[in-house]
Amino acid sequence: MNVIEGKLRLHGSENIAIIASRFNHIITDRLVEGARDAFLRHGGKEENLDLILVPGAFEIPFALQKALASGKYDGVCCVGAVIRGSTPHFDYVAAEATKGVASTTLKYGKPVAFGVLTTDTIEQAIERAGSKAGNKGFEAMAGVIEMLDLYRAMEE
Ligand SMILES: Nc1c(NC[C@H](O)[C@H](O)[C@H](O)CO)[nH]c(=O)[nH]c1=O
Ligand SMILES: CC(=O)[C@@H](O)COP(=O)(O)O
Repeated sequence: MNVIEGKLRLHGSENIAIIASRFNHIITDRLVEGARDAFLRHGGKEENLDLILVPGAFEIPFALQKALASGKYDGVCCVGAVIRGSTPHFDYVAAEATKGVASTTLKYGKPVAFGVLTTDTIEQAIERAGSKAGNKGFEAMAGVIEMLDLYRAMEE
């Protein structure tokens, strides 16, 4: 059996964007730092990494659409933090961010990661932004890197 899979490695010339929402920026700043760290640790170059900021997670798919349509990026890492409040707003924001990122990704066929936290509490978000449950921004960027390598392997 031939197993085709990507490895966690960059060639160094890849252009990657992080799209981050500013809402709950105390959390999303940490996710951006994690994503940047993953990019640099795996061989990416600082000058090839762009940070695109949007107001909230709802706007992430719109910026993603623009970024991919520009043809400038080999992959995109989306990060955000949607934290449940006391109304149903959470469900709408989280659902639109998820659906929008998934459908836009399918349209362009480039590696995109969904590092958007959807948590019930701020504590759960803190745990996933560089404390006891790791850093989901780092993990999301690792996903972009692996998928980039997988696509290369599938094209060989
Ligand atoms: N409550 C959260 C939001 N809400 C804002 C929306 O994302 C959006 O910016 C607004 O409705 C204007 O279109 N965004 C988050 O990222 N996280 C939240 O917890
Ligand atoms: C996820 C949200 O949109 C949330 O912050 C909104 O809070 P609320 O439902 O209390 O207005």
